[in-house]
Amino acid sequence: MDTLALFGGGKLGEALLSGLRRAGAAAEDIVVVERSSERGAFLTSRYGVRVVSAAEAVAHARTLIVAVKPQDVGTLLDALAPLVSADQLVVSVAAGIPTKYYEQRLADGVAVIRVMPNTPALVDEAMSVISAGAHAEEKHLAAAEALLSPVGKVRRLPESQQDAVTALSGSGPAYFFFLVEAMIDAGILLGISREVAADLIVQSALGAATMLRDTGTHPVQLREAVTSPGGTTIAAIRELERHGVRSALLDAIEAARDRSVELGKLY
Ligand SMILES: NC(=O)C1=CN([C@@H]2O[C@H](COP(=O)(O)OP(=O)(O)OC[C@H]3O[C@@H](n4cnc5c(N)ncnc54)[C@H](O)[C@@H]3O)[C@@H](O)[C@H]2O)C=CC1
Ligand SMILES: O=C(O)[C@@H]1CCC=N1
Repeated sequence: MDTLALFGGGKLGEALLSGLRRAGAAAEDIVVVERSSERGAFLTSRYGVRVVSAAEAVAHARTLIVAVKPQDVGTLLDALAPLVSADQLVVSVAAGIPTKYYEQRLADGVAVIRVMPNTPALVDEAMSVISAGAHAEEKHLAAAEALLSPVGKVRRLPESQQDAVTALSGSGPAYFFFLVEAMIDAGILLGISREVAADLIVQSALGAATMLRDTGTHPVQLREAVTSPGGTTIAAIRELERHGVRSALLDAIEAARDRSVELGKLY
């Protein structure tokens, strides 16, 4: 494997790094550039990877993964711009930042792929969507797919859809965690211990997700199969509708999309 450089070893960077190592990438083939020395030391101790300077990383790696916060991409690019050449591939996971932002700052012809992965990469169940920038060719998309497929599913979509993707699957795990957290609280309200409530809800979430994926059945049909006439589920569904949960989700995901657009314009 060609050497790969990871810029930013935070939550998402670590999720990708852990997946690459599980998939068999050698520690010597990955270098990490991390602003926090404490964080860098942790990544070295857990994954065996070397933490190096940006200059050393660019000198050795063919693929550069940018996993710093959108707010930090500009400063990082100031450092990288004089170092990166057109035979290198830049893979950005930064929410909202368009490929053209990179293209305008890097040497002419550098291929950039924008990716929106998610943290289930930690358990090889990520959803990653990749989009090609102006100079990215089929071989670059294939390289990004090879990089991401060991940690989950990968789809190609036009970059114009990446802000919506960010709101749906990039942030998506957080909505499910929020829902599970609230359902566990409901268990507490009903007098069930936190440990038992968590077990019941997490297994139900896993079962529901597996049914959605493996049966290919529409969620409405799956919900109807749980909803017995005059039974318990419809009593709950009435409350969810009364409290506007569906429309709250529409508003929430639209707000996330808008924030992704905004992040792309701020920096
Ligand atoms: N957390 C998530 O679920 C997802 C995050 N993303 C994107 O991934 C990126 C990282 O997000 P998180 O991991 O959540 O943030 P984070 O704050 O946990 O990690 C960012 C890391 O980058 C380091 N850093 C900052 N500037 C640096 C520089 N110039 N050189 C080297 N390291 C530097 C920080 O020390 C930190 O460890 C963001 O752009 C975010 O939009 C994308 C998909 C999902
Ligand atoms: O909250 C965020 O901005 C990042 C991008 C998608 C998920 N987490």
